[in-house]
Amino acid sequence: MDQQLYDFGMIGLGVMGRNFLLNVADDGFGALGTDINEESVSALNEEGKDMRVKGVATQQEFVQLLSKPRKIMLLVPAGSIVDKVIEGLLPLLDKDDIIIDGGNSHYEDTDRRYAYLKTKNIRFLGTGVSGGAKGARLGPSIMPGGDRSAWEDVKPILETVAAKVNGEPCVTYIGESSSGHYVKMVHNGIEYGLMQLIAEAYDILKRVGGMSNDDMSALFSKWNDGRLNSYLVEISANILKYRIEDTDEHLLDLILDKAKQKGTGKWTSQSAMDLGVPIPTIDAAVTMRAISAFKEYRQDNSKLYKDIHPEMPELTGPGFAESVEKALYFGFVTCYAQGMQLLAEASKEMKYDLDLEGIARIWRGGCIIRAEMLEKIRHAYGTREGLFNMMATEEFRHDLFDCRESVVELLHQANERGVPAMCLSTSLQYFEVFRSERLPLNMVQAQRDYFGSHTYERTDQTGVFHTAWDARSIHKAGDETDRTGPGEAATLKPSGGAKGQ
Ligand SMILES: NC(=O)C1=CN([C@@H]2O[C@H](COP(=O)(O)OP(=O)(O)OC[C@H]3O[C@@H](n4cnc5c(N)ncnc54)[C@H](OP(=O)(O)O)[C@@H]3O)[C@@H](O)[C@H]2O)C=CC1
Ligand SMILES: O=C(CO)[C@H](O)[C@H](O)COP(=O)(O)O
Repeated sequence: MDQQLYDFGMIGLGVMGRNFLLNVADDGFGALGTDINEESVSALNEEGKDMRVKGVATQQEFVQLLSKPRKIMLLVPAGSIVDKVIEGLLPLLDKDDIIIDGGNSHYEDTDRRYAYLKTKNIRFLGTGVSGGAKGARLGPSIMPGGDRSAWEDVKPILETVAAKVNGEPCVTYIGESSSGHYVKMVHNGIEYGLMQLIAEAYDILKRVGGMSNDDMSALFSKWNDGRLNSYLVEISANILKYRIEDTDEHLLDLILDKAKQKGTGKWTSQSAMDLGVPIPTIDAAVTMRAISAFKEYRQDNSKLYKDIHPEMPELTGPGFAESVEKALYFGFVTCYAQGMQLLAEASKEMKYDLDLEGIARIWRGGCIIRAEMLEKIRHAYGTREGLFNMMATEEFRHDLFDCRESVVELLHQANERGVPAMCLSTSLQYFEVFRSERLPLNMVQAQRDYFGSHTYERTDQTGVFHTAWDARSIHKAGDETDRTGPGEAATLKPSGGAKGQ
């Protein structure tokens, strides 16, 4: 093999890169890797000694050993390292070679790199890869965006290595420029939401229901056989029953409750805010990671307020567990609904022209948010052009209706006992506000007009209005006269002085 050229190259042989490359080699492609870390190169050579895989120490050797057009994936830490690796490669590459950034790069960086590499005649694919170490090794979900001709060239390899669901590969061309990384970012935003919802279900089962880890594990496994079937529920069942070797102690109980984050969830919230798309369950999950960091403050406050809640009986029995299942399902649906709506809006704003049905399809396998309900999501988007939000579709309407009562009751019980459930509460509120014909935002509009002449619209008349709200209360000392007169006299079509809404 050393005399032959290799089909696919990987820079970055850490958790993801090494496993992805071994996966490529498993499928019979010649796979070549390099890394700044010599140990990672040696580890690849050791692990892949019986396969068509090789690790080399320098980028020069790496580039020389790849067949043209070269197909080079980067799985290095996101940020400036990606730029550094690209700059190092550029003098060694030929026209039309392909760079695939498979890391969690920010989509704006990807836009910049895509445009820059075009000027260098290098084809670029900003590509989301999901599935963790195991997914990378056995079949991830892959979200490539950018140069379409590059996609056509790498398609045979990516389709082969990707996860399969009913024979369909979990990879598709996502669209132009940064679309692949945008979709991966939203995938991770949904991931944050689902993880936090599961964490809250666990906390409710434990602290409201008094359940043991082993019983919860069995319950999660049971749920995983039903409509909650998903990778995250499955691994949570395994986590709950995991014991420290040679002891009866659950590792989970010893893990510090401060969650770290690398940024993709926060970026999802930031982008959603910019686009004006509400994704409060995802926002709440990001917020919960931030709150979790304030451990000492939480500890102090827990002592200060320890007497707020009276001792309450534990809730037990099949009805309780069933309620938690319903609540979790409700939360999952609202979380996916938010992510999908964000993608729909981003598709219009950023001109990505996303195929939402296709995205739901490639998320059904390989990735961290894979779940049975993605089949229904796929159907919802596949059968309705321009779907605004999937919550009102036949696929989900009856389930949400059926689960809502359980969420309300469960949150009531959790609140009574001081067990916080930020994401679940937010999911309920998201559902409630979107089924409210009337919201109290008339008051907000009135306040804005009151203090800033921002104007408002009315339900009984067309046009834009401004009112001199407090003109009647402007009195000189001793003067009791109402200065603007009654009623309509105070309401005016805005003139030049009123600001836009
Ligand atoms: N881990 C996961 O579950 C997932 C990660 N991702 C994303 O994939 C990317 C890689 O993640 P992951 O594999 O976990 O990270 P790791 O840190 O495990 O691996 C990155 C590798 O790149 C090497 N590296 C760093 N700088 C260079 C360089 N200049 N040239 C060559 N190699 C370099 C690192 O070496 P050294 O160790 O010496 O620094 C390391 O071996 C990230 O963007 C991450 O966000 C995406 C999906 C899932
Ligand atoms: O992309 C991933 C999974 O899809 C990575 O595991 C990512 O690191 C998860 O994000 P965070 O570290 O912020 O929890």
